[in-house]
Amino acid sequence: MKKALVLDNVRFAHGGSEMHFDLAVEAGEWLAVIGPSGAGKSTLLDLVAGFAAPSAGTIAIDGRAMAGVAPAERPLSIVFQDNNLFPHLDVFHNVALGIAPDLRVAAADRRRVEAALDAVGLAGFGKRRPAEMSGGERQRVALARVFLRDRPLLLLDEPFAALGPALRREMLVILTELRAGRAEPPAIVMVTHHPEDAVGHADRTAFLDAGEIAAIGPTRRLLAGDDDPRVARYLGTIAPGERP
Ligand SMILES: Nc1ncnc2c1ncn2[C@@H]1O[C@H](COP(=O)(O)OP(=O)(O)OP(=O)(O)O)[C@@H](O)[C@H]1O
Repeated sequence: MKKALVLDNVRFAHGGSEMHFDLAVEAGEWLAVIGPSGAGKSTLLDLVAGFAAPSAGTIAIDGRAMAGVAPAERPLSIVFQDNNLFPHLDVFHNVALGIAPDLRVAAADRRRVEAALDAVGLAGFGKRRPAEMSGGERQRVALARVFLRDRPLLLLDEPFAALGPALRREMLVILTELRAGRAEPPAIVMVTHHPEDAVGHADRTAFLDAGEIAAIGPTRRLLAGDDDPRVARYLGTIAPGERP
């Protein structure tokens, strides 16, 4: 089976920080990425999305090498913490952009957009502008759009960070339901500052530290912190300076 994402010996330097990533994500797998501020989580996503180019190594998505492939041409979708929507377009057209970039929406596509809005609990919201919606509702619109696009890889960069715990859980459930409705669910790489978001959702979790993947494994095992004292320190189960 094709891997959704492979980073092979990828290197990148940001000012004084050297990054080095080796990673393989299976088709349909959900990977959470955690780690301290400045560890390189967003840089990892930038490299995969094509916003930054590695100085060495290769990145492949869905079996295709990505060197020289522009961000818009990569077979992936991204949801950020905010600014996912075009403020001048209504909700219907923000979602329709996922399948009709020129906003010419054929009747069959119209039904698909409406079904996607329904799937995220926003039936009837099509005529609203993003400014007339809550933060959680706006992120649901962003999810509806990426699921219409049907790409093999979905990058989530702290998409629910601005939401409270109950809303974050609700969004994770919506994401899980959207995946379950697809014959071939996309692989997900989800950067989060909330390790608890990974539990029950992410198959594996990667812990980034100082520009590399310091530990990776099944989510519950990784978050138990027993395998690596750096994970336990990050989670606060070992105090700084205390011996593991
Ligand atoms: N545009 C840039 N130019 C120079 N250095 C940068 C740039 N962006 C990030 N860095 C540096 O690269 C390192 C990794 O940053 P990155 O944003 O990837 O970390 P992060 O793990 O996503 O952090 P956070 O959790 O705070 O978002 C940091 O040391 C940061 O200062």
